[in-house]
Amino acid sequence: MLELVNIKKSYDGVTILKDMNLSIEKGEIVSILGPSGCGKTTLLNMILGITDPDSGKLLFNGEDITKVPMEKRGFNIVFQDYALFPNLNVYSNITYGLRNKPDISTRQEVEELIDLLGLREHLTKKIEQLSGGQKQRVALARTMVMKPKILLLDEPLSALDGVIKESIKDRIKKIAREYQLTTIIVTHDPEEALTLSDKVLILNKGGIAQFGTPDEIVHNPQGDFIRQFILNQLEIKRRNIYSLFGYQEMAASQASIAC
Ligand SMILES: Nc1ncnc2c1ncn2[C@@H]1O[C@H](COP(=O)(O)OP(=O)(O)OP(=O)(O)O)[C@@H](O)[C@H]1O
Repeated sequence: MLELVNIKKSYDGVTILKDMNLSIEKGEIVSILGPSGCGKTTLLNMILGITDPDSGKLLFNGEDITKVPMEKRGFNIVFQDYALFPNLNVYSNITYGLRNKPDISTRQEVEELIDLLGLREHLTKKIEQLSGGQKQRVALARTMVMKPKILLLDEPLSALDGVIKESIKDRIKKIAREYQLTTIIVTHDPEEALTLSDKVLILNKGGIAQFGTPDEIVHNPQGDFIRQFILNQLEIKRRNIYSLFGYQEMAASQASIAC
């Protein structure tokens, strides 16, 4: 379990996170959602260990890791731009981290991940020959072979189109379930957060606006910010889709139920 206890962070006298308390269970997928500049990346970086809180504690399985440096925490991040090595092929990218730590994953475990992420047919390709979705899967595999204790994903789906997005979402869910891997995802997209995660953390004005399951957020939104920021965006999407397919009445009636 990962726990944040009274975490505070300011930059240049401006409070970014004012007093954050949060518990994330092992194996949970948690998305962090909120308006631009609300502190999502700051929080992710704090968990990763590259940003220090001003005060408060981070506990992992009961152990205080607040002062433990990033490389000793054993968490790992997949960045938005994938950060793959262009001069290496897919297989070498996936196994890169094992060069210095070959005992972390067995050959069989690497092979299983390659199949789970549907990368077998691409193993000898150069990175430049891959689509965005394929690069994302290579980045996930490369991180997963190192067996992170927590997987952090920074906007993992933002550069992908609809169909590929759904397939990567499924694979992220499969990995989290199969490996009981706690997965924390930063996103801007309420639909993505609510359809991908076990729980969604919504930040606003330095604090937690709501932390709950997608069902709780949709059916029991805590306050106007959640209604305006999250549900309204989804409602507009739903209305547009109903209108597009000619269900004008449904669009109008569903809209009035939700608002
Ligand atoms: N190293 C830093 N020094 C000073 N201010 C910073 C630093 N890092 C972040 N900030 C500020 O902290 C606030 C939160 O930034 P953060 O990147 O965490 O937000 P975010 O929610 O991830 O935003 P976005 O959705 O736009 O990526 C912003 O106002 C940002 O300008």
